[in-house]
Amino acid sequence: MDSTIDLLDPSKALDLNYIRYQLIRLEDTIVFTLIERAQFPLNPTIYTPTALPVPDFSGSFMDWMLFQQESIYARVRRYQAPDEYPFFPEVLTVEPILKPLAYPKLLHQNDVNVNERIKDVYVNSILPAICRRSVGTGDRGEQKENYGSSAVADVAVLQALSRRIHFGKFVAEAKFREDEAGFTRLIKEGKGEEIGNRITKKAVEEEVLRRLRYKAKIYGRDPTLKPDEGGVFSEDVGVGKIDVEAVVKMYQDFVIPLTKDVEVEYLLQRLKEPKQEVADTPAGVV
Ligand SMILES: O=C(O)C(=O)C[C@]1(C(=O)O)C=C[C@@H](O)C=C1
Repeated sequence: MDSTIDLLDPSKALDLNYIRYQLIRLEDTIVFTLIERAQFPLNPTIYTPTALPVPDFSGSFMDWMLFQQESIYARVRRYQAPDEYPFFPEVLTVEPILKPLAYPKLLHQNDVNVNERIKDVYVNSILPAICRRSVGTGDRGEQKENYGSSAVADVAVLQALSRRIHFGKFVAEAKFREDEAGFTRLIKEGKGEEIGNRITKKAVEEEVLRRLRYKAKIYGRDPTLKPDEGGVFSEDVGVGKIDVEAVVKMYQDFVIPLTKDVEVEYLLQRLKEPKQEVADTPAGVV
C-alpha cells in the first residue's frame, strides 16, 4: 500500500498548492467515511476497554480492530510512506512483505504523532455529534451485528483524519522553505504561539469550511431524488445522510486546530540536529 500522493517527487510534495490540493482530496475521503459510520448508532460498548472482551488484548473492541488492521497495513509498507502514521507504533516493527520504496528526504527528522489526541476527540466528541441526529447515541447490542461494521467504519475515518492532520508536516516544511529566516528566528526563540500565528491563513480556513459544508450536503444526498424528495437541492436539512453542521464543526474545532498543532510541533523540531542520516522515518522509530 503506497501513498496515493506523489511523495516520490520533491518538487510536487513541497509545493503548497499541490499539498492543499491533497488536503481537498482528503476532505472527500473524510466525508464519505463519516457517512458510512453515521449509518450506525454510537455503540459506546465498542469504545469501552474490556466491555466486549477480545482475546489477548486489554483495550477496547475498536482499538483491537484498529491494531489488527494496522498490523496488516504495516506488512504492505503503509507506514513507510512519510504521510502515514500508525495509531499503534508497535506495528512499525512488522516486516513488510513488499520491498521498501525510495522516498526522497522531504521532511526534517521529527517524532510528531498526534494520533492519541485524534482518537480521543474522535471517540469523545466527533462520533457523539455525528451519530446524534442520524441514528442516535445508543447501543444496539451485540446481537444486532453493528459492532463490527461500526468499528470497520471507525478505522477508515481515523486513518483518513490522521493522514489529513499529519499532512500538516508537509505544509509546515513548505512554509518554512518560503521564509526560512523568519521561521528560524522564531524557532530559535521557542516562540510557539508566534509560529502558530504565522502559519495561520484565515482566508484558507474559511474556504475549507465553505467547501466542506457544500460537500457534506451534496455527498450526503441521493443524487437521483428530486428536491421535494430530499435530493441534492432540497432545502430540508433533516434529510441528508450526515449532519452537515456537525461535519463543519468537526473541522473547525478539531481537524484544522490539530493540523496547526502538527505544523507548530514540527517546526519547533525543524532545527534540531538529526539523530542519523536516514530517509524519512515514520514517527516513533527515529
Ligand atoms: O493551507 C494551509 O496553509 C494550512 O496550514 C492548512 C490549514 C488547514 O488545516 O486547512 C491550517 C492552517 C491554516 O490557517 C489554513 C489551513
